[in-house]
Amino acid sequence: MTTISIQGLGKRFGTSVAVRDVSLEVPSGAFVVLLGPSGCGKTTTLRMLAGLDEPTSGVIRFGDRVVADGGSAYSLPPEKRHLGMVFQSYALWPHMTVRQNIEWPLSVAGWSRSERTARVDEVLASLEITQLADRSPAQVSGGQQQRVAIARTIAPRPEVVLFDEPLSNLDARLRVETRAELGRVHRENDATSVYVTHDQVEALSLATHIAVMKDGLVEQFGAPSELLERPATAFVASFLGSPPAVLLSGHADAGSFVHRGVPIAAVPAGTSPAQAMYRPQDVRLDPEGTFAFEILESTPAAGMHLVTGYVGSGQEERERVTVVSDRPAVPGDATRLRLPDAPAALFGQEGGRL
Ligand SMILES: Nc1ncnc2c1ncn2[C@@H]1O[C@H](COP(=O)(O)OP(=O)(O)OP(=O)(O)O)[C@@H](O)[C@H]1O
Repeated sequence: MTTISIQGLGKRFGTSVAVRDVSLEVPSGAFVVLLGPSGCGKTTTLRMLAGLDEPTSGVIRFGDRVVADGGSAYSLPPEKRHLGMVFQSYALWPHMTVRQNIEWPLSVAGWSRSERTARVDEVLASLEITQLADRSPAQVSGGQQQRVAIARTIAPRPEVVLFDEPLSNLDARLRVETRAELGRVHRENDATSVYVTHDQVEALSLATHIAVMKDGLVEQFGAPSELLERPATAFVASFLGSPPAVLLSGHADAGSFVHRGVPIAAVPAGTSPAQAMYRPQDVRLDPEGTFAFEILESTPAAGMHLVTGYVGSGQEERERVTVVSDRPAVPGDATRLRLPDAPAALFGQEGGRL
């Protein structure tokens, strides 16, 4: 176990900036998920942690050991970082059995035969693949191959484990199963873990901490519940949660925040909000409500209905939002939205919470 400290990390490829300025302090034993849309710099950040890419600026430390420093163009090679990686593709050795695949990194690290056997038995049992030990990778399923890859990664007890979308090649059922396994394996092994995904369900179910990234920057870093309850930016509010928060745009006028000509919130002194946030369960479908709402889709979920539609009507610029309703709605129908008295948050012109 070790802490990971990332300070002012940046990476340019020629003139294009993949990672702009990332700083994170990861506690020992944490499971950090880097979450964000395609192209936001997640994989590049992970590759710099792994030592597969060299930063152009900033410093990475594992514990008090500097493993990369963009300023002096220093980058410790991956094999000297005491880390393990799990990729999308399993990359098992086809000519070795499952047991031999898992044992291989232990042999390379100079473990004795008896230590190797004991540890391989332990991780086989931990990942519930003991019965596959003598098969070749070609004789086990995709989900099982990924378990073997995870077993092989954790066998040498790395201080840091890095995951790059490890579940994305699995079908829906296996994803859920393997996700649960990963959570359990992390709790048993306690390696400080960094996991890249754009799937918020994976992030919310596995993470002790989530870093939401956008355009090479971290928008917010914290516990999943903190991000859900108190998003720091409009982007985090729009990206996390199922459904995500309802965001309505508007402007300040005479002390009120005005949406479609209607004052809907008091504006804090000296601020200039651009968006108001409401929790999807606090916004009601109500024919007597304030704003026109055209229903696009109604999906049952856990005894409730997620109703998506456009706020606004006719020639107005419309905003798409999803609310939680206790009744289903009919796509194509027009109704109205009733907002609670006050929004859960207001965000400024740059997207920051006010
Ligand atoms: N080797 C490279 N050469 C040039 N540009 C690159 C290289 N690797 C990444 N980039 C660019 O850097 C940006 C960040 O890429 P990165 O792969 O880190 O994003 P990501 O968040 O992991 O995206 P995805 O979820 O699609 O994998 C993208 O615009 C990408 O095109």
